[in-house]
Amino acid sequence: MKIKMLAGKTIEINVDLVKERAKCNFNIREVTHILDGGEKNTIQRKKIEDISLNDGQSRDVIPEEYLSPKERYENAVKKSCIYARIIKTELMNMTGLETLGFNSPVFRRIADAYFKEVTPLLAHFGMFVPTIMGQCTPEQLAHWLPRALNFEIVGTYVQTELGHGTFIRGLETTATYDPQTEEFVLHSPTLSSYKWWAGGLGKTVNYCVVVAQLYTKGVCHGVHTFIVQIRDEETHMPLPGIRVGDIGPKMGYNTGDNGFLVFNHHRIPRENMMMKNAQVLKDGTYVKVARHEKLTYGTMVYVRVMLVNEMAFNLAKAVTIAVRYSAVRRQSQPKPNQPEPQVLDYLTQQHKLFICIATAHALQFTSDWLYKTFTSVLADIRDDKIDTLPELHALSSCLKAICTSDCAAFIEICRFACGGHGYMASSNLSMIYSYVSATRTYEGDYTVLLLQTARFLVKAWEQVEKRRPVTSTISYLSHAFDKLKKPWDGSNEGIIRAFQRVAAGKISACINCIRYHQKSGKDFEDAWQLTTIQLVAAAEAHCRAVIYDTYYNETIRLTASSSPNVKSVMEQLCTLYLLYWSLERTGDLLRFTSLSEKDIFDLQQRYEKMLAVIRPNAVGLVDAFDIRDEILNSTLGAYDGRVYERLMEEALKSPLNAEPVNSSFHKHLKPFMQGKL
Ligand SMILES: CCCCC/C=C\C/C=C\C/C=C\C/C=C\C/C=C\CCCCC(=O)SCCNC(=O)CCNC(=O)[C@H](O)C(C)(C)COP(=O)(O)OP(=O)(O)OC[C@H]1O[C@@H](n2cnc3c(N)ncnc32)[C@H](O)[C@@H]1OP(=O)(O)O
Ligand SMILES: Cc1cc2nc3c(=O)[nH]c(=O)nc-3n(C[C@H](O)[C@H](O)[C@H](O)COP(=O)(O)OP(=O)(O)OC[C@H]3O[C@@H](n4cnc5c(N)ncnc54)[C@H](O)[C@@H]3O)c2cc1C
Repeated sequence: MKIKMLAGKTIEINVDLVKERAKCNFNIREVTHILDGGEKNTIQRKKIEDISLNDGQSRDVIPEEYLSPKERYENAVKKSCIYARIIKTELMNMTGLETLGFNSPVFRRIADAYFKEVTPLLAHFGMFVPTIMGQCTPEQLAHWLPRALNFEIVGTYVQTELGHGTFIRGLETTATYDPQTEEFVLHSPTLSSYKWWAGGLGKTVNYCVVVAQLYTKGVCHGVHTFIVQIRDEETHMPLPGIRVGDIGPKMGYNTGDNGFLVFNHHRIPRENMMMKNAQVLKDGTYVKVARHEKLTYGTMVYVRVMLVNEMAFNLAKAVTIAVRYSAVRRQSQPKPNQPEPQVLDYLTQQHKLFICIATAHALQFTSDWLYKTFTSVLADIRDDKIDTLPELHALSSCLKAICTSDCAAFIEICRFACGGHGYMASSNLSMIYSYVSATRTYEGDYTVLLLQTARFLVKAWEQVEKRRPVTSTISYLSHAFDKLKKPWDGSNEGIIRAFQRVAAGKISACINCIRYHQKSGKDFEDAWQLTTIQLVAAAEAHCRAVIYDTYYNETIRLTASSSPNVKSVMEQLCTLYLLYWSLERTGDLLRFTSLSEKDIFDLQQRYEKMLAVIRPNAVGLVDAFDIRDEILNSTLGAYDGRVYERLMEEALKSPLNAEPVNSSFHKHLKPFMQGKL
């Protein structure tokens, strides 16, 4: 152990980690600034982290694993109020800082110091407020937004029902306009129409955005959004006509009180229909305002965009834990009479972990780029231009699907990399995994969203066939008709072009398949269904090509004025990422490009050399994510590397250790062992 001063405190640091940090050849702070989107953001983030975490209010006295479900929820509500107060106060102090807002990555990060699972207010922050911002008229906004931002009301987003989640048009809850009273009557006509899943609905919120089928003058106009009060603002009792409760234990999100909601002819004022995109006049006349009917789905697009950033952060946490632990952990004896090596020195361990670091960078840069695209499309929509929306929908759908799926898979690999101790709850890897694993399903299931992107790609292909211009992310399709396979080029640019050919080749194969089925007499819908396995694969290939291109270009752009070693290490990670996926997808490359067996051999050699090049900087790279111990919440991943001490300290907190003999011994085990039971 070595003693080191950190933030004014003297701490003991594991000697292997001290050596690792001494080996690091680049400026860690510089990389942190790049990942944060600039030094100004890092300074601001650290300031808010200090304010919100230094007083220890985020800490639990008893680890929440030992609390009952009810106590865990109550503890989460208590901490949510402290957390929300910090956001309110800091937001007021932050005017002018355009990069930080209500849903800023900074507030997101500190939330993890407060909640091992989630805050019951997650959907208030992530969905209720964004829906108010996106779906209200200016008058409605003036009424609802200040109340929601001040937490005078707390809300959630209630869309999914027992019977339907994916197929929104199939939702059954009705909102029928009554012109006599100028009210909407909300009703749940069947068991399958019961609302199910909304976060915070079970016990926490008093308002919600409800998605329901709008009926007026006897005509159904499809799903619309309504602001519905469900609990009394004083007593918190459910209002008449409302049945509401918690849906019970889940694989994760257990402090999130996901709920059910049943309406029995519950009335709300006409003004509570969110009327930015469509209106119902007092006499019941339906007026469509928006030019694109899917603008009602705006909150989902927003959350899908945010989830990409969410994935980058969660993977950064998991790999920080796994790399630090792998530097501390020593195991086996590959050579006789030699000391046991750090497990990080095993090539296979590097193969598990360095791709996770690279992926966290790839997702961070892709997420920043996607967010910019999102804000630019929002600006277009404000100017009544809706032609950029389909591309944003296609991009956010496939990126949400692939990033959540990759991130869950890589977090599980981080757990594998930590052996048995990775399975301890105190490693925090199981909590991170159960949180991330749900993201592949919610906000649009993986397969469903990739099929949305595939629809866009098939249409784009038809445009390209007609030699019509297409948007930037699919401009590579224009080269799909070049007949000759170009010689394999293993440079970064060459690999990206090769994967664009893979995507184009897969889309082309889908088109051929759909047309083949149509020629055999199938209608388009059936031909589409028969092609869906290939369509999902084509959308995945397109998405990966977008990520490769974005990661590569953003790395060059963001390191243009960096110090040489920072530039090198960031480029090495990007190259590693491209080599890793080339080797993972050799089948695709053999099918659609001129890659040969010899090229695969070369790729493998280059990949393994790159692992060795990155090895000395591994701990520095995860330190550069700059995730405080309070946020990591891990016995294995803390900055000081006191892994075994922390494991033991945490074990001693088990209530089972409070007494030398548990009463069940005398009550059950002893009589059983003595044959008396
Ligand atoms: C942990 C502490 C946090 C602390 C908080 C601090 C800060 C917060 C920070 C960040 C928060 C933000 C996010 C991060 C995390 C969490 C968020 C919070 C909670 C999330 C919990 C989960 C919530 C939910 O799950 S809500 C429910 C979501 N449900 C879905 O997503 C349903 C999926 N289904 C669909 O989207 C659609 O039904 C569909 C499958 C796309 C099909 O729709 P349909 O109407 O049938 O359309 P059709 O197929 O006919 O297509 C017609 C046409 O429309 C196009 N289309 C479809 N959708 C869209 C769209 N959204 N936009 C534009 N266009 C769209 C479609 O492509 C077709 O086009 P075309 O005809 O082919 O041209
Ligand atoms: C932790 C968590 C939190 C949630 N929070 C909220 C919330 O706050 N508010 C809210 O409204 N909802 C919420 N949800 C619900 C969530 O949005 C839905 O569960 C999700 O959209 C998936 O829909 P589903 O459950 O209907 O799945 P289904 O659509 O029933 O999916 C089942 C299977 O069928 C497949 N499938 C479905 N349709 C097709 C198709 N057209 N083609 C091919 N395959 C298909 C899917 O790929 C999947 O494998 C939450 C869910 C979870 C798990």
